[in-house]
Amino acid sequence: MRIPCSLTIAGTDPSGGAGIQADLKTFQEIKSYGMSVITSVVAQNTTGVQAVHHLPVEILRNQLESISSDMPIHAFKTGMIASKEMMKAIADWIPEVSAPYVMDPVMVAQSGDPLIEEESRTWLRDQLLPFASVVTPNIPEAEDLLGKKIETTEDMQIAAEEIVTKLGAGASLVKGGHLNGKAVDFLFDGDKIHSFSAERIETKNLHGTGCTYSAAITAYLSQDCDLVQAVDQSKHFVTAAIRSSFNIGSGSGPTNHWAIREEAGHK
Ligand SMILES: Nc1ncnc2c1ncn2[C@@H]1O[C@H](COP(=O)(O)OP(=O)(O)O)[C@@H](O)[C@H]1O
Ligand SMILES: Cc1ncc(COP(=O)(O)O)c(N)n1
Repeated sequence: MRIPCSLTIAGTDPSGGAGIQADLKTFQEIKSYGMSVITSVVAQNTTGVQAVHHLPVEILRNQLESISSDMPIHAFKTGMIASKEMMKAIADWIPEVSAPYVMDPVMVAQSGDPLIEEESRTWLRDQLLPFASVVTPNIPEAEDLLGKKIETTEDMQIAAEEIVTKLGAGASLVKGGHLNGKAVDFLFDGDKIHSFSAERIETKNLHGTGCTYSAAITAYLSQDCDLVQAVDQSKHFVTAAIRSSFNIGSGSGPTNHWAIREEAGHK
C-alpha cells in the first residue's frame, strides 16, 4: 500500500497554531505522513512575534537533501521563507522532486509582524512562484504580488487569473478572509474560476488559518485528489477548524485541527 507523504518547508510556532506545527497537525488529521524542514525558528504566540532566528542556508539545504535522498514526497508546501538565499536554495532543490507544490506566500503574521525580508518579496514572486502547482495568497499577499488593490470579489477573480497568466503559477487560490461578508475563495486552475464559499464565523481566533488551509490542500494532493477536489475538502477542513477554534492565549487563538474528526463523531 502506498503511504501518502507530505512535506512542509516553513518556520516554527512554539504556541502550536501556525507554521510547521499547524502543518504537521493538519497532515496527521488528513492521514498523510508528515515531514518538515525548518527555515526559521520563530518565538511567537497568539499575541504576535517576539523574536526570530533564521537558520543558516547550509542547514536548510542539508535538511532538504536528507528528505529527498531517502523519503518519498507525494506533495509539498512552503510557508515562511525569510530570505532570498533561502528561496534560492529551495528553488535549486525543487527540480529534484516531482510532486505537486503548494506555495503559501507568507509575508506577515496575523498580528502584522513581518516574516520575510522586504527585498525578498520580488524574488519570491519571480523565481519561486513559477514552480508552484498552486499558490494560496490572502488579499494583502495577492495585492503585493500584483502591485494593485483588491477590493471586491470581482477583483479577487481577476487577481487569481493574473497570478497564473502574468506571474506563471500553475494555479492560484485567492482567499477572502480579509474581505467582509461570506468567506469566499477563488481558484483559477489555468482554465476556469472555481469558487469556494462558507459562512463568515465571528471569532478572533484565526491564528494559523492560512497555514492550516494550505497544509490541508497539500495533504489531499498527496493522496492523489485533483486540485479542485483538494481545495473543496480543505475549505471544509479549515471552516470546521475555525468554527471550533480555541479561546486559548490572550490574543488571536488557534484553530481546532481535530474539528472534522469531532464532526464525524470520532472522539
Ligand atoms: N471569520 C472567518 N470565517 C470563516 N472563514 C474564514 C474566516 N476568516 C478566514 N476564513 C477562511 O480561512 C481561510 C484562510 O483565509 P485568510 O484569512 O484569507 O488567509 P490567511 O490566514 O493567509 O490570512 C480562507 O478559506 C478564508 O475564506
Ligand atoms: C512561522 C509562521 N508561518 C506563518 C505564519 C502566518 O500564519 P497565519 O496563517 O495566521 O497567517 C505564522 N504566524 N508563523
